[in-house]
Amino acid sequence: MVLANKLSTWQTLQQQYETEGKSLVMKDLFAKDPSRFEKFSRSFKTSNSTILLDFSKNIINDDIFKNLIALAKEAKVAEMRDKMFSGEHINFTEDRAVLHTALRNLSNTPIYDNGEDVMPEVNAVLEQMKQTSEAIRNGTWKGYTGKAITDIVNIGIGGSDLGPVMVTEALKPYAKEGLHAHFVSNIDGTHLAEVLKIVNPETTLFIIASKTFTTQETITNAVSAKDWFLSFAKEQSHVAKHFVALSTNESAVSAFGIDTKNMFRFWDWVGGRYSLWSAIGLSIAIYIGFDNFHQLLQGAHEMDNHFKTAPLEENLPVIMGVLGVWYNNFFDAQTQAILPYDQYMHRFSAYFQQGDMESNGKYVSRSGDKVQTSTGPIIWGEPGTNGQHAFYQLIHQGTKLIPCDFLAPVETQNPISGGKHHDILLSNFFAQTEALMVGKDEQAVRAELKNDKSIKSQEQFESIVPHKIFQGNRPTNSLFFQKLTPATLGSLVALYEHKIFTQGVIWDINSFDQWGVELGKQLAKAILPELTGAGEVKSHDASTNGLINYYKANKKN
Ligand SMILES: O=P(O)(O)OC[C@H]1O[C@@](O)(CO)[C@@H](O)[C@@H]1O
Repeated sequence: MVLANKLSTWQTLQQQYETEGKSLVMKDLFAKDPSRFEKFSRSFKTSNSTILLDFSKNIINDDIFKNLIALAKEAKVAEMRDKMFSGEHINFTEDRAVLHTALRNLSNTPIYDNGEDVMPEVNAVLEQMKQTSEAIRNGTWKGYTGKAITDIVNIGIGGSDLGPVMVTEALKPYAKEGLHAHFVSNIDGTHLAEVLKIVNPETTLFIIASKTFTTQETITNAVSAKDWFLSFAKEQSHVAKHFVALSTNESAVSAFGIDTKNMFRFWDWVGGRYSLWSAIGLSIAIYIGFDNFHQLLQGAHEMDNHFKTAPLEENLPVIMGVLGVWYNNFFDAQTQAILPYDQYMHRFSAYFQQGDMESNGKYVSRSGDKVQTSTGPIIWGEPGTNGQHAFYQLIHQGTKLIPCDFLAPVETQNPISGGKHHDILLSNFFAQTEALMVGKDEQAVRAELKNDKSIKSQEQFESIVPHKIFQGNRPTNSLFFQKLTPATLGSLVALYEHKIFTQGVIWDINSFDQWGVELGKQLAKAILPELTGAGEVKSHDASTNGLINYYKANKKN
């Protein structure tokens, strides 16, 4: 355990940034080295597809790239990786292993936690998920009036929601006709109310997804959903046909009133934000079918094997991880944009807001000391081309450096109008990274403006020129995959998981606990009873008291 800035390679990189890194101009590097694309691209070949990572549009040269890889080596990324895969309790503040990779360990090699091979239980739950998803999809699972299930409602939040939402949206082309998936996460009654307006209690399965089965939003939503259901079904015995639970907490599930035979277990070594591969993925398996869910696992498993075995300089998660560190820590970039040029991936960035920021949004190192470097970036993004009409102005001409990941499929799932739409989409995918790298200099702007008839005077001409210059030299990665299939999505998600892991090791932080989410919950629990209690609240600071009392004075219901 060494603080990142104490690593000798870190100090080498700091010097390299000062002496050359911050002055590198990518378009000049391309001009000097015609093989730059080949040199700084890697292909990840799976059993049925390829993912191309083009990282040539980054502010690096051979020497900087070599030192970035050396940084991962000195930080012992490989050693910590091997500890993770082998079940060591690297999540030391919770004394837990980190074994989401075991959930997709299709090779079935034994993986031990506390001396016990976890694979038999993992496989048993997968079999239970297979049986249940097939029974729902083929209509043999009947509701209390004997009808098949037409709607599933996943009630969960954070990692018990974001993964199922992202994957069911991304893999919508693989969904079964006539089977609808809904997701309720927010405690805001609107979220549940809007779903209950459109589902039929006779044909709806509620999936209560909660690792702890204590999360206030989820349990409150689940109780309200059960009350709603029983207002139609009347008998408690019907609950078993319409409610299942995904959790590690058997006693809480049973206390809620769900039969434990309708419980799909997972374990404390599955982090919430890494749990879509577990029982939490039941809504995915029902929606796209278990075979496609298995393909998702397969894709992730192949990326795991790549991460485990590829030399660091060939290792896609390591490459993306160290590039992110280069900008986050040496260029002082505060955010990382994830821009999928695929509408089906519209929740991909949101998913990794939790995945990345809940993992690496830490300021205390593994040794307990405060870190002396910046850690996790702010993750954000929207699909292309929509983002181009929303925030690309800042990315192109703002004062902040925004490293961007661009992702796109070679093949669309919807080749409408003879593929014209996809060509236009991809022309933008290619153009944006080119524009961000090359920019547009004053000479080009002047040449262009010469032909602009709307300019009436030389003064007007001169006043516009500076505003139309693009500095360029803004770094991007391009991830180009054949088609957004379950396996490819699985590989992409695992790629980002391991990128996050790589960065957490370099920053010497524990990426797998999340103590930072607890204080807000604690204070909310203390405030809740004050909202209905009589009289003015005086137990907080003036602002919090003021807001609470304003609410109490003005609330209508
Ligand atoms: O699955 P559960 O236990 O209901 O937790 C939901 C989410 O709440 C957290 O904020 C932890 O409290 C996330 O880490 C987690 O994914």
